Amino acid sequence: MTDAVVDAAAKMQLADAPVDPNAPKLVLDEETGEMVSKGELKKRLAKRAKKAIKEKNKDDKKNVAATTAAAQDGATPKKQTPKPEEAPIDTQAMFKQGFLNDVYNERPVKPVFTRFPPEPNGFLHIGHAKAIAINFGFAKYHGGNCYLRFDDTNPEAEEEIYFTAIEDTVRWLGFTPYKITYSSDNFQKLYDLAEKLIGLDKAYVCHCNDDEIKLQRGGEKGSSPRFRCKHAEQSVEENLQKFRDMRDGKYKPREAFLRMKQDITDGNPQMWDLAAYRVLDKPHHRTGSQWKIYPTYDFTHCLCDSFEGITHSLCTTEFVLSRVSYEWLNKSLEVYEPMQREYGRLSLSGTVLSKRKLKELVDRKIVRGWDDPRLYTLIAVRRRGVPPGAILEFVNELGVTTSNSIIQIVRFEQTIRRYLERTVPRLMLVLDPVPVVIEDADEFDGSELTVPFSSKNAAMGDHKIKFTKTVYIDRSDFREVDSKDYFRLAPGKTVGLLQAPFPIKATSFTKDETTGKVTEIRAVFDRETKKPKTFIQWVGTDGSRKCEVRVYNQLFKSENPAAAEGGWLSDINPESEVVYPDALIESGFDEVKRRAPWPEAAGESELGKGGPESVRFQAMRVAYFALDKESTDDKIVLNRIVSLKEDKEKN
Ligand SMILES: Nc1ncnc2c1ncn2[C@@H]1O[C@H](COP(=O)(O)OP(=O)(O)OP(=O)(O)O)[C@@H](O)[C@H]1O
Ligand SMILES: NC(=O)CC[C@H](N)C(=O)O
Repeated sequence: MTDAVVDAAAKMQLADAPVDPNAPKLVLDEETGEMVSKGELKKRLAKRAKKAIKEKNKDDKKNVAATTAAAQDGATPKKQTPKPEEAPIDTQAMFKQGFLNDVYNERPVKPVFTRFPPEPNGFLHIGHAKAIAINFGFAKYHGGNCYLRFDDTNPEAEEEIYFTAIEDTVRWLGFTPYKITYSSDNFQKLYDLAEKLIGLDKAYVCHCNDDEIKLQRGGEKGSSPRFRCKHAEQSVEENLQKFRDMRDGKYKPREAFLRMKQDITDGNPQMWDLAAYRVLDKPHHRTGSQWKIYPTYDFTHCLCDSFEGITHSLCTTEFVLSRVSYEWLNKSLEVYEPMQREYGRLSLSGTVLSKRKLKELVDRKIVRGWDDPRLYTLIAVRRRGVPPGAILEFVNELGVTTSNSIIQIVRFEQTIRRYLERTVPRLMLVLDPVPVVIEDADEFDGSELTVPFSSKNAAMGDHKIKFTKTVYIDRSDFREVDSKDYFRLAPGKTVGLLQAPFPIKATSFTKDETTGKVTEIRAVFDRETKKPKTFIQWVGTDGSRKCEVRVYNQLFKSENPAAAEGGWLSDINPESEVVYPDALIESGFDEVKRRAPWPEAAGESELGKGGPESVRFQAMRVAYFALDKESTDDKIVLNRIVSLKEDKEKN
């Protein structure tokens, strides 16, 4: 055979199948981040298991006393964290059993109507994802519908951008509002009902100030007897006149307000003659300067629920006491009565969610904006590349009860990781590239390799990449001085290159004497070693592209930034964003981008409709990544969604 024929044969073989049919099926050693054969991994795991048992026996002895004490205190033992390989959970489980099933059974009607009622005064955060999943999911599960209702009764805090962002987020999570409504659409109807309430002698216009009201409600510690002020004695006519005067701008803010005549003797403070209307001389973004009075949450919410025929009004447990006034008002006005029930809030530890704190981080430029991938607003979580389906799975996994839950970020990340593991393609990426010249690779230079996008899911298909005589590997995969317990590349040592024709053995390297950094490695194919202990990823010189990679770690050092010495701002992790400006991604990236969204599910299903963040992939041995919105045709910017494994940063 001539050289040219050898060449062609070699190339064909490469394009058609993995080069070495005997090549071991590779799996990730999560402990070291190395790709190794199944056999090698088995050996390693057995060794580690032995070690772990030894350690555990030691620990058990130490911990026995402590555990017994904790059990006596009623503490729940630490739950085992689910393994990434576990089967996906039933995404409707939370509606089939437990709290939400009970809620439905209390009022087993059809069709179900629910609502998600955010105040448009900020961006939604991860906690709201639970509210969205519950309200939209509950209606959907029972074949009903959910409204997106903007609870816009406070013109002081509301802004246009929030309306758009909130609606976008709901749709991104995969839900379609039955209708988009605004509490403010009902201002006239609400006003008329307020007059009706006055007519029923169940509301009065009060002129008391804050101190007087406090006293009426039992004083400083609630220890003095509660009583009603003299305004409660006014006649219906007088109240009606005064209320109309409020409406007509005859009172300044705080000079008068409408109070519901509930039950001041009741043990529940939500029955102590709550405010129904206040004077506020502020234009409203929808009703302009039409109104000088605005209804309160307590007056508005239950009535809007009633107008919309909400069957199950689901909210968080801080509204438990409000349920009584909610029911009282609808009953008093003899309107349709929805049923309010309350579930526990979801919070994340190790971060901040309050609008004030987020604003401070943005204003001080500690983060890149409200959607900085290190934050837990839903626009940030989205930009980071977390798929909507993973968020819904997370909410489902936690389940819904009446208890508030504070969840660690690592727990959220576990769900994301598991979700991505089964749904996104794999590519090779090198964060900090060093060239390796394979001296005897001329015959394979420029040859095509066919590489599957996933070793687990054949349906993802495959793509072609070019093998080249010079390849880039990660700086961390080479050591100048070899040692016995090191299994990657070093002078005289052999390592496998994922999908490549043969393993390579380093022969020499050069260094930049000023920086001390390795600038080039020379190597040769090791055609003898059929099964190298370890495989590493690489990127060829043909078709690969430079990219900026942003690796995100937790924004705060501690689990409770609020308690940090020196205040929450001194708890910022200086390593929360690590940028690799010269990373290289293999050519398969173009196809991954073209075929996005990955996965084709949950809100991003229409091809091409997902934003850049829907271009998701696993960079083998590195982490999961998504394309950042700052990417352009000329510059790829990638965000790390999550690491491949909890905690352990790759060396
Ligand atoms: N952390 C949370 N977990 C679950 N549901 C939440 C959470 N925060 C808000 N919700 C629910 O989302 C819906 C809309 O919330 P809205 O924006 O009006 O709430 P909020 O309590 O003002 O939120 P914030 O936490 O921004 O102050 C409400 O029904 C509310 O009960
Ligand atoms: N009942 C509810 O769900 C409360 C919604 C309301 N927008 C709030 O202040 O949180």
